[in-house]
Amino acid sequence: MQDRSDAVHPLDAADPLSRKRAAFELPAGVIYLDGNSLGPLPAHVPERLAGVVRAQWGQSLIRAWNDHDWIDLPRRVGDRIARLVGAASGTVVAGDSTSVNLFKVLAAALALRPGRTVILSDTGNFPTDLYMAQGLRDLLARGHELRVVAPEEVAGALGPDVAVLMLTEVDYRTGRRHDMAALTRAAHVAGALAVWDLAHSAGALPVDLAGAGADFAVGCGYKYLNGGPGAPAFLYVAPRHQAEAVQPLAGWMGHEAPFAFDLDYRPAAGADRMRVGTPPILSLAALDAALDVFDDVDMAALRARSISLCELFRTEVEARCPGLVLASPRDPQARGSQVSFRFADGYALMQALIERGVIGDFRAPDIVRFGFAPLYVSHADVLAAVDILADILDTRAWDAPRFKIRAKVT
Ligand SMILES: Cc1ncc(COP(=O)(O)O)c(C=O)c1O
Ligand SMILES: Nc1c(O)cccc1C(=O)C[C@H](N)C(=O)O
Repeated sequence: MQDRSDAVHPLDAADPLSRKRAAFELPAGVIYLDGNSLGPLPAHVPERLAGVVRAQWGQSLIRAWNDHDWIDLPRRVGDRIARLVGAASGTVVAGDSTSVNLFKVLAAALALRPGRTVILSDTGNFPTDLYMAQGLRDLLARGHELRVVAPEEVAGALGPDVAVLMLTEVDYRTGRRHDMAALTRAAHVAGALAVWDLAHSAGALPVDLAGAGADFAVGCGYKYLNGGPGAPAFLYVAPRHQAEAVQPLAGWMGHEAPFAFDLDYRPAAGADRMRVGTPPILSLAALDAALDVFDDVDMAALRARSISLCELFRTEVEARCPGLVLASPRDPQARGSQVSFRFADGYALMQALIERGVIGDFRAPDIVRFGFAPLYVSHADVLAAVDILADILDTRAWDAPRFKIRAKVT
C-alpha cells in the first residue's frame, strides 16, 4: 500500500499553519493523533530546559528565585495561557494538577454560594472531576449533593438548589462540545456559578472565558499545550471573585506574604491565592518554553484548520470504514478537535493502528479516539491514517491475539 503521509495535500500547501510542524520533534513514521493525551515535544524545549538546569539551578542556586524571578513563574506562565483562553492578565496561574486545581476552585465556588447544596455535572465529564467533587462533598459534610445528568439535560437541570455548574467543555470520549457562553448564562440566571474544565480546549480551539462570563476554570498543560508529561495545569479566577474567593489548601505560596512567615494564613491578592506550595520550576520552565509555539498563532485560524482536518477524517472514514460508527457530533461546531468512532473491538483496533504508526487512543468500552492538533497534524496525515485504518479493517488485521492484551495505561 502506498504511504500518503509524505505527499503534499493542497489544503496543507495553502495553509501558513502547516509550517508549525517543524517546531515539533515527531518520530519518523508516526502519525500522531493523541495530542489530547500527551502533546509532543517542541523541538526547542530540551535546550531551553538544559539552560534553566545548568545556568539557573546550577549557577544561581537559591538566588534564582529572585535573579530569575522563579517565584512569579506560575503567574507569568498563567498570563501566557490566559491569552489562549480569553482571560485577562493576572487571572490565570499555572501549577498543580488539573484535579487539584478543580478541588480548589470548586471549594471556592461552593463557599460563594452558601445555602445551595447541588454541584451539577454531566456523564460526559472526565472521571477525576467527578471524583474530586465527591471527595470535596464528603469532606465538607454539609449536605452537598453531586448531581450528574446526561450532557443534553444540563440546562434543564439547573434550579434554585444548584450552587455550581461544573462541566468539561469538550467531552474526552466523544469530543462533544458544550456551549460555554449559553450554559454559563443559564447558570447565572439560576443563581449558580460556572466552573469549566478546559483540558480538551486550551490550545485546541479558541476559548473566551471572560466573554462567556465563566466564574472559574481549570485546564491541562500536557495535552494541546505540549508542556510535557505531568506538566503543571492551570486555573482561572474571574476578576469579580478574586477578592472573596477562598480555597481550602491554604499553603504558604498562596499567602499574602510567604516570607513574613506569619503564623496565620492571609490569602494573597488575586489569583495568586490559589497557589499552594513551592512551584515545580523545571516543569514550569518546560511548559513556558512550549508555549512559545503559540506566540504567533491566531486561534481562529487554528480552529479553521482543526475543523478542516476533523471533517476530512470524518468524511473519509465514514465513506471507507463502514464498520465504524461515529461517536462524535457530526456538526463540527459542536465538537472539539477530535473525532471518535465506536467499534466493538476498539482496543484491538487501536493496538493494530499503533503498530502501523497511527497513534490515537482507546476509551472504554468501545471508543477509538483521534485527536487532531492543528499545529503538527496535516491533511496528508489524515489521508494516510485513513488508508491504514481502512486496510486494517478490510483485512481484519486487528483480530490477532497480540492486539488483545491490555496494557496498564490505555
Ligand atoms: C477533562 C479532564 N480533566 C482532568 C484530567 C486529569 O488531569 P490531571 O491528571 O492533571 O489531574 C483529564 C485527563 O487526564 C481530563 O481529560
Ligand atoms: N494523563 C494521562 C496519563 O498520565 C496517562 C494516559 C493518559 C492520560 C490522559 O491525560 C488521558 C486524558 N485525560 C483523556 O482524555 O483520556
